[in-house]
Amino acid sequence: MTYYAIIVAGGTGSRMGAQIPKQFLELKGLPILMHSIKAFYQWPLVPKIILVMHPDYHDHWKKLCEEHKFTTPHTLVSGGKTRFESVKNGLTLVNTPSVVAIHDAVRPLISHQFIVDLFHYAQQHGNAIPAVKCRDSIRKVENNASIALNREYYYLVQTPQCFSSEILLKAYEQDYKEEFTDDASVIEHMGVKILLTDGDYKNIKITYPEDLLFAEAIIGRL
Ligand SMILES: Nc1ccn([C@@H]2O[C@H](COP(=O)(O)OP(=O)(O)OP(=O)(O)O)[C@@H](O)[C@H]2O)c(=O)n1
Ligand SMILES: C[C@](O)(CO)[C@H](O)COP(=O)(O)O
Repeated sequence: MTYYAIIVAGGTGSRMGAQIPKQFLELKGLPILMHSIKAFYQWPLVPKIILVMHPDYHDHWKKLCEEHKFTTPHTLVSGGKTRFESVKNGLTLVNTPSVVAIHDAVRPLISHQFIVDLFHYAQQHGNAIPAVKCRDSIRKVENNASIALNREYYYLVQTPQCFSSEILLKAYEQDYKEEFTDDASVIEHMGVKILLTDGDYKNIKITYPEDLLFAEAIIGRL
């Protein structure tokens, strides 16, 4: 079986508010993005890595690779205006049959074993979507009022999300919709049942400056 990892790094990091997109910020001496790629490119399951990035940053990335002697094999593809478009661009390099993981470049705190388990689950069942149970109380706010919801029903969804290539390639032929906030929502729109698997609370997405502080604390203990 062929395995692919599409690492999406085409965003601008507007909520982080840094000088450069957050995927290039350093975490424990390495750009965040390199941690994510390194977690994928390991034995026993070595996927082909497709890195999606805005063309304006390709030269910057190449320089960073030289600076950090980063030699992990990967193919660079241009990012799009939305995450959906970036994933779609990455999918142009995917041959079928295969199993494809799609991962946010800015979730660097994953282990290779976590990735392997997701690939194997998707290979057997068609998709594998990691999610963690909501730990806080949760309220819905509407018309200036809030009501308590039963948190037993709510999960927070992570990446990498893994799929058999046939389903994924077909799903990404659909027109973009705003509610496509992840890849699971894209295949679900086609009527495919989403299979949730165990996520990892440490697998945070670096979105705001404080997330970088949490990541530094966690990576120091991994
Ligand atoms: N056009 C886009 C937008 C997002 N992403 C990627 O999708 C992942 C999750 O997106 P998010 O955390 O929202 O990143 P940004 O879009 O960069 O952040 P912001 O919304 O704050 O601008 C990131 O790895 C980001 O680089 C992408 O590849 N192409
Ligand atoms: C794909 C994702 O990380 C799953 O939790 C998330 O939906 C990305 O969201 P964002 O709006 O791009 O921050």
